Amino acid sequence: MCTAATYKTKDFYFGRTLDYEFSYGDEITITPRNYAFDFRHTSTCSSHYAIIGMAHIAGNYPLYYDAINEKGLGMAGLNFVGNAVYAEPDDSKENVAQFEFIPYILSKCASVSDAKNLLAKINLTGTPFSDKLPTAGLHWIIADKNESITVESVADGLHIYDNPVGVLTNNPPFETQMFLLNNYMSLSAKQPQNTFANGLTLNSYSRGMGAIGLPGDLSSASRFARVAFTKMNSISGESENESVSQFFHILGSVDQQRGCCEVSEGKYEITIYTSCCNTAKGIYYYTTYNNHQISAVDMHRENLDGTELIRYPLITEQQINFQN
Ligand SMILES: C[C@H](CCC(=O)NCCS(=O)(=O)O)[C@H]1CC[C@H]2[C@@H]3[C@H](O)C[C@@H]4C[C@H](O)CC[C@]4(C)[C@H]3C[C@H](O)[C@]12C
Repeated sequence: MCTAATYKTKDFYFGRTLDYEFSYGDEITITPRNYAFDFRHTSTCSSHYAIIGMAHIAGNYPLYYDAINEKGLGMAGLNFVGNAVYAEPDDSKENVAQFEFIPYILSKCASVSDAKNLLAKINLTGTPFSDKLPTAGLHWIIADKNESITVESVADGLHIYDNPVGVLTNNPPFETQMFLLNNYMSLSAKQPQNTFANGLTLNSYSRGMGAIGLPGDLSSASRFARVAFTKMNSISGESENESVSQFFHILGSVDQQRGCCEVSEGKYEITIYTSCCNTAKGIYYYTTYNNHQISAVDMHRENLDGTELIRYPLITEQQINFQN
């Protein structure tokens, strides 16, 4: 399971949890403006917006899971297994392979509005990256400081949905996730009023009772409702530290602890990493399962006019700050 979320204070923040039972070998990867993207079906793109995000690098190609570009646009891919269906190449459209969808959008679009225009021309294909890295069944969230959308490629074609909550998890499809939020419309961050029945006295005996009924399990639909409630009720200061801290608290509401979600005998899904990008400043903050100290890579501290990928391995060892 995975969860992506957006959050706005003075700046706009975009990030995700990557939940899985193993890691592909992930690195914070900066693609500078002059790295040549050799797109599989279209022409090579050798000058584009710079990108920073989490990727598995295969043969010098950045296979991004989530990223932002220097214009403040963010995009993340989350599992959509069983529902994702990709098209065959179609000569009348711009064919984009599923594994290059994030770099394709982020290299060319400065906003969600640009992305919507480009998506109208795109045919998303199931072309695999290689035999070893076959096609992944995903759906995507694309967001900037003004709006978010969800992109799903299913049996009847490519669907683009406005995403008014700015969150995404996994199955079921996005429209169903949004519909299921109706079940939680009576939840509140405030203490509840007694509307149970006339003539029966009921009292609030604990703080937090306004959200009784918010699901606590790790299913995708439950994480969708929980993170939507947390994000939409979130309050924080506007400073960078307060915003980043609050963002990690939002995604912390759907953190997956080893042992609670068994995917096969003795194998457990965990939150491998959690990311938070300041889309205005081009900073990629992250924590990992064993390192809750926030680490960061700032794209603007690099030469963004270069041609080679810039790679930072994840810091996975925790430094405990002993005070005595
Ligand atoms: C496994 C990841 C998704 C995690 C997730 O959504 N978990 C939920 C599990 S479940 O639904 O609840 O079962 C996805 C997100 C991005 C994916 C990667 C990116 O799409 C980039 C390439 C794409 C290649 O086709 C396959 C390897 C790969 C390197 C992908 C491996 C894997 O499918 C990743 C890492």
